[in-house]
Amino acid sequence: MHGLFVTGTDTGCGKTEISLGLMAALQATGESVLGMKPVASGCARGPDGLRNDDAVRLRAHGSSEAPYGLVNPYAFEPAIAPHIAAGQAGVEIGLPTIEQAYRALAGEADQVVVEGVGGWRVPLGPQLYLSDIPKALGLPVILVVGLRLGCINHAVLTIESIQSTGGVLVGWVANQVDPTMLSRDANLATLAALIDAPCLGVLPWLEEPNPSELAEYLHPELIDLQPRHTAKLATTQTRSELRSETGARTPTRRA
Ligand SMILES: Nc1ncnc2c1ncn2[C@@H]1O[C@H](COP(=O)(O)OP(=O)(O)OP(=O)(O)O)[C@@H](O)[C@H]1O
Ligand SMILES: C[C@H](N)[C@H](N)CCCCCC(=O)O
Ligand SMILES: [Mg+2]
Repeated sequence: MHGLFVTGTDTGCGKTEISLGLMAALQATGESVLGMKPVASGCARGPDGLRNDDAVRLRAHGSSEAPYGLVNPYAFEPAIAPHIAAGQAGVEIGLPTIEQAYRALAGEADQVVVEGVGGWRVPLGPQLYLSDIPKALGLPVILVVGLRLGCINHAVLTIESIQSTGGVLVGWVANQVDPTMLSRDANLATLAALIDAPCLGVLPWLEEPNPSELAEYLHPELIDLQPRHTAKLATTQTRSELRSETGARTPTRRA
């Protein structure tokens, strides 16, 4: 395994925090790790050009200092959907540039943790989606589920889309972005029953999340790259286990 692609159920679900946590967890095993944010919207203009907070943090926590332009080859100022920001800037986002930057980073570290932008099917241009990046880079996918009301639907839709677009889901992380979420454990049980990939960690709401604390909750060693974990949603059998665990009822099929 030379890298991971971190996607999420939505923007703001915790992809950056979990990416930083995974980087720290991998570094703790002795591996050298670099972070990457291929496309970022929401950047500040400084003396060296546009800088995105996620990319700056991923770069700062890398095992060595990578050039900013490799960590974040596409940076756009407004915090809006990236294909709109690219259109406004007159830029066409292209996979070759991203692949070149990724290969350069991969040559400098054992692992590259690549954070997406928004969710799995964010458009990047007229013919390009975020979901094309992990495929082009040959990277397995980690799904961050931002624990809040509505996340079950978002997780199932995202996994169905990962499957149908040829992505390889090798693990998921539950991240409590809503500290007041009710029935958190029942939600977790539902997610665990529906997602046929290992849960790499359950992150509580943390007052001030930092990479080394996040790493304590994460278990990248559970990632299973065997083909049997290919982002399948739960089978009928696991769905019935789910019903018995949570008391949930599924609608009876009408003839
Ligand atoms: N477990 C947590 N405990 C407390 N705060 C969290 C936790 N996870 C994420 N946050 C906070 O929630 C906000 C969104 O998280 P984050 O920036 O990682 O999301 P994201 O998915 O990377 O968003 P984007 O789509 O903008 O890249 C941040 O302020 C972050 O610090
Ligand atoms: C600016 C924000 N923090 C993200 N970087 C961009 C999220 C794009 C979401 C696009 C969409 O799905 O509508
Ligand atoms: Mg982020």
